[in-house]
Formats: sequence, C-alpha cells, structure tokens
Amino acid sequence: MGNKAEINPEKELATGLETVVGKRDKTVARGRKKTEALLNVEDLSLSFTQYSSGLRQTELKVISNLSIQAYKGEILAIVGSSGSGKSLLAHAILGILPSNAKLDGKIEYDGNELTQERKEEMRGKEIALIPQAITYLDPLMKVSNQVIGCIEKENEGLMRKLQREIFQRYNLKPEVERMLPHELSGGMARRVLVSTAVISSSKLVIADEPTPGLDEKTLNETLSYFKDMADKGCAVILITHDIEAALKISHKIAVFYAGTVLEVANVEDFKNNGENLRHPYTRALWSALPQNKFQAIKGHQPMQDEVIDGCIFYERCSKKKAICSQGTPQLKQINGGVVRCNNAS
Ligand SMILES: Nc1ncnc2c1ncn2[C@@H]1O[C@H](COP(=O)(O)OP(=O)(O)OP(=O)(O)O)[C@@H](O)[C@H]1O
Ligand code: NI
Repeated sequence: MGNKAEINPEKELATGLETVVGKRDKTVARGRKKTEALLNVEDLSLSFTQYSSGLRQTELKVISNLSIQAYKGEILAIVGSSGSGKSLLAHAILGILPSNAKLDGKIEYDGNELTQERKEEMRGKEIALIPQAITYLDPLMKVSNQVIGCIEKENEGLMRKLQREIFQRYNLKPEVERMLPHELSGGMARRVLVSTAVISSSKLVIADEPTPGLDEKTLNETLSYFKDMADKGCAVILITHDIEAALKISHKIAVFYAGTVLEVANVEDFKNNGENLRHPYTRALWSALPQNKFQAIKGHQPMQDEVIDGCIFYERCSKKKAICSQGTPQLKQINGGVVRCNNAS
C-alpha cells in the first residue's frame, strides 16, 4: 500500500462520483440529530414459506425481533454461530432475499423506510455488499468493467480514471483490469471486491465474512480497507466469525444467536477480563478466544423449527432462573450497550 500518499481517491470519489452517480438520496429529513443511525433495523423478523409432503405449507422462522443500528464513521461487527442469521440480515437490507421469504419489522436508511424499491435503487450505489466469494462476479466479464458497473457513455472516462486510482491504491497492477475473474488469485479477488465497494462511493458497506483463510498480512490489509471506509465516513457492517479480527477495527460488536441479537457491546467491553460484557453468551465467546484458553460451552444453538418459550439461550445458560423459561427477555440498554437477558443489570 505504498501509493497511499500520492493519490487521494476519497476526494476524487467525493467530487467525481457526485457527477457520475448524479442522483444521491435527497430525502434526508432536515434537522435530524447528528447521532441518528444511518441504518436502523428494528424488530425484524424473517421467515421462509416451505412446502412439505402433501403440499402442507409451513413457516420456518429464521430471524426474530432483531434490532441493530449502524452509524457513519463506525464499524459494527456482527458475530455469532453459523446459521444465526447474519447473511440473511445482509440480504434483507440489500433486498436480495428469495421469493419465499417473508419480512416483517422496520429497516430505515437515513431516516426513511427502506422499501424494496429503494433497496433496488440503492444497491451497488448508496449501499454495497462485499460478498464472501469471487463467484459473485460474472465469470465472462473483464474485471474492470465489473468494478465500474453500468454507467453512461459520457461518464466512462472519469470512471476508468477512478478505477485505475483505486486499483493502484489496492496494489492491483494495470493488467488486472483486462483479466477475467478466474485469472485472479484469492488475495487479488478480495481486493477487486473491495474496489467495487469503494468505487461505488457507497455510504453503507456490508462485508460478509471477507477474511476466512487469509494469512496474517492479507488479513490485516483487508481489515485496513474497512477501517479506511469508516474513516471516510461510511457506516461499515463487518460480518465475521473471527472475533479477534473484529476487535482490531470495530467500534461495536453485535452478537447474534439463533436469529436474534443477544447483545451489542462496545469493543472496550471485551478488554481486561470481559467483566463489562452483559450476556452469558458473549462472555462464553470471550472465554473461547485463544488468549482466554479456548474454553467452550456445552450444547448447541436451537434449530429454527424448535419452539422455545423463554430465553433462546436458556438451555446453555449458567445463570438461568425460573423466569428465564417464560417469555423472551426484553432488550435493555445498559452501560452504553444493549442486552437481551433477565439477569443483566
Ligand atoms: N432460502 C432459505 N430457505 C430456508 N432456510 C434458509 C434459507 N436461507 C437460509 N436459511 C436458513 O436460515 C438460517 C440463517 O442463515 P444465514 O445464512 O443467515 O446464517 P449465517 O449466520 O450467515 O451463517 P454462516 O455463519 O454459516 O454464514 C440458516 O439456518 C439457514 O439454513
Ligand atoms: Ni453467512
């Protein structure tokens, strides 16, 4: 990343792309507080309609009562076990769920409801997804054309210039422009995907597990791209299994479990002995970190078709009381974070 000081893509992007992309969202309500979230997800539920034998229709609930916020200039990490609903949340925000999905609750962007129409309008422009795999790119289209996306002829020159600057910044040599996706190495592919988000001048960037299998150097490099985006004023959502990586760059950590959020903690809460963490599951994740001796907890996340009356973590919780088996605990604000636990105070 030795070229960083010579070019200033942020400035280029801020000026150039206003002209190119043209219509930015002008629906921002005036006089809103600066602290308002760029993305506000409230009480989101998601289920899939499924047909079993004899055309019997069933609803499989995969996300329930899920609330999170993302703020400009901040990185929100989303962690949690496999199947806890992390990718589906990203797909719900981008409006790319399959047709048998039923979504309830509120998704607001910049103070206004994010309808399916608005999601489609903003996808790849105002809101970008950095997918996990290069398979999301068209295998038959040159890399540079995919990074630039669909643009009007008169803007092509400016976009090519921006693309070259961004490639240079991310250490992608000029010949990469003419390559097809299968010609890229794993690291190059990741940088191409990041470039797609950067050139889009998106304000909300969602990265879905961008780091698995990376060596230490490439991992840190990838993390630094997200930090750059947040420093530039973007709201970044980083979906990851790698809590240690998340702790390096994030401001807040949302802990997902079986389709809901059990805690949103500040990164500082993970320091020292983790005693400021609010939920027993987050504390268990903390104990499972390598520096804390990988202590695991017994049991597994409930399956979607299991009916659970009380707290979703009840079976595995070491602090459970009788009340925890009856009804879902309310989401409480504690010490600058939120938690869904009867015992937290
Ligand atoms: N189209 C679908 N129909 C039915 N169930 C689905 C569908 N898509 C996803 N699911 C289920 O929803 C749950 C949440 O999936 P999701 O992909 O969001 O998990 P995740 O937290 O991203 O997991 P991972 O960490 O493994 O990527 C999973 O149990 C998955 O099997
Ligand atoms: Ni996923």
